[in-house]
Amino acid sequence: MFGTYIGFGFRAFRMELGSVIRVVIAIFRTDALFSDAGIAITVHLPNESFHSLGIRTCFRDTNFQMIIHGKLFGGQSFLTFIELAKRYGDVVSLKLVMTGVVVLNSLDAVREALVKKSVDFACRQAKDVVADYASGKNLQSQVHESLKDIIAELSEMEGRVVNLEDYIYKLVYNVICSAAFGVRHSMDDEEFNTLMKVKKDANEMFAQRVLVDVYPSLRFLPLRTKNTMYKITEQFLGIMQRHLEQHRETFDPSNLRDITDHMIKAQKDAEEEGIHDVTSLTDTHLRQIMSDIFAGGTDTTIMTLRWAILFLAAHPEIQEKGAAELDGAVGRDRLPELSDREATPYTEATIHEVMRMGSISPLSLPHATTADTTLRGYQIPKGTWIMPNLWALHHDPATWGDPDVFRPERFLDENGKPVPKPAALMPFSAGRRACPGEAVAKANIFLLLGGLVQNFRFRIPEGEGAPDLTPDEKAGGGASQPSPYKVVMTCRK
Ligand code: HEM
Repeated sequence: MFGTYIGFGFRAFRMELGSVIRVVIAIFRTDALFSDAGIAITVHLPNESFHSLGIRTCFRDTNFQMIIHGKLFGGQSFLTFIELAKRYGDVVSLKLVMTGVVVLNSLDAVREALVKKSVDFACRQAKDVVADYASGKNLQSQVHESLKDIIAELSEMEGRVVNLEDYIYKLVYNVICSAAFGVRHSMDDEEFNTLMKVKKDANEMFAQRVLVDVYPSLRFLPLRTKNTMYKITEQFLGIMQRHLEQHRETFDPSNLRDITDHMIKAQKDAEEEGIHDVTSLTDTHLRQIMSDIFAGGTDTTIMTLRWAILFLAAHPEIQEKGAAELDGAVGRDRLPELSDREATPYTEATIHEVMRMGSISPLSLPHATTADTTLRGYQIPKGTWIMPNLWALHHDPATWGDPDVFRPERFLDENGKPVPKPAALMPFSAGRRACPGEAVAKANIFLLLGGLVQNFRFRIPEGEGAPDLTPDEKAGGGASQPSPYKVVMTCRK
C-alpha cells in the first residue's frame, strides 16, 4: 500500500548491500547508539532541543534493544512505539541515521500536530493529489456491476473452504478499473493478473523497506530493491499508458465514458486555451494521477474488506445482526445503495469497528515538518519526519475500555442510534493532509461489504480453531492486514 519510511536494521543492510556497505554506512552514522543498527533511539525531555545531542536521554536498555531489533526493524513498529511510549511518554523521537523522526502516540499529540498546527506538519516528500475519482451514482453502479460478477462466482463455491483474497482483489480492482478505464476484468484476464502481481510485489517491497528512503545518497547505487521498484513502476505505468492511448483513439468529447476520458478532455481544453505553464496536464501527469488513484484506493479497500470478512466470520452473531438489519432496510431484491446508509447504523458501526481494530494504515503516512516548530513542549526542527501512531490511538485502553474486543455497539447508543464519532477514531488521519479519498472509501466499503453480507454467510472452517486476529507480521510497520485465512461461505437464501 503506502511506502514505509521507518528504520532499517542489520538484516536490511545485509540483505541490501552486504557487509562492505555497512562499513560505509557506519561512517555516516555519527550518532548511532547501537553498533549494528543504523539508528539511535533517543527520548526528548520537554524544551530540549532536538539538535542538542549532548543532553538527550540515551536509550540503552537490553530488553528494548531486542524488541527494537525484532519488531521495529523486523516489522510491526507501531507496536514497538507503544512500548516506547509507555516508558518515555507519548512523543518519542528516533534518529534514522541523519534523519530525525518523531512518533506521536496519543490523541492529544496527533491533534496538536495534524490539526492545530497543520501547516507546520503538512509536508511530505510526495506531492498533493486529489483522489476524487468517483462519487454518488457513478460509484454505486460500478460497485453493483462488480458485485454481481463476484456474487455469481462465489455462489459457485458454496460450502467450500476458500481463501477469498484474490476475489476481493478482483472486486475492488474492477470498481476502480471501470471508473478509470471503463473495463472490468475476469479472473483469468492477463491485465488483471499483471495488475494484481505488480501490486503484491510492490507491497512486499515496501514491507521490506526501501533503503534509499533513509539513505538518499544510495540512489546512485544499483540496489536490488531500487531496480525491482523501477521495474514494478514501469509495468504499472505501461498499463496506464496503453489505456490512455486506446482512449485517445476512440475519444468523443460528447460522450465521456470514464476518468481517462475526463482527463483527456481537461488536457485538450488546456491546450485549446493555450496553457503551457506549470498547470499543463502532460501525459506523465495523467499516468501519475491514475497511479495515485490505484495506489491510494485499492489496497486500502482490499485490506479493510479482508479484515471485515475475518472479523465477521469470527463473530457470527455480529454478522447475523448486520444481515438482519440489511434485510429490513434493503430487502433481498436489490443490492444495498448509498441511500440505505442512514437506515443501517449497525452496518456503519461495524465498518467503524473494522477500521479501528484493523487500523490498516497504522502509522498513517509519514509527514514532515515544514518549519522549525514545537510540539507539547518539544522543539522540532524543519524537515523532521512525523509518524502519527494511529494504531496506538485505536487501541488505547483509556479511550476504548476493551480495545481488543470487536464490538460495533461501542459506536451506538442504547437505542441503536449512532453516537458522535469518537475523536480518537481516525483511520484516515486528520488535518490538512488527511486522506482525500475518505468519502469515496467509506461509500465504497459500505456498498461492497453490505452486498457481500446481504448475500453470504462467512464462517471459520470447522476444526480450524480460533482465527488469528492480529496483523500479519510480514506486512511490516507500514500496513496492518490479516494473515492469509480461509472461510466457508453459504448463500443466504
Ligand atoms: C479504507 C480506506 C482508506 C484508508 C483507511 C485510507 C487512509 C489514508 C491515510 C491514513 C492517509 C495519510 C493521511 C495523512 O498523511 O495524514 C491517506 C492518504 C491518501 N489517500 Fe487514503 N485511505 C483510504 C482510501 C483511499 C481511497 C479510496 C483513495 C483514492 C481514491 C485514497 C487516496 C489517498 C491519497 C491520494 C492520499 C495521499 C494524500 C496526500 O498526500 O495529501 N485513499 N489515506
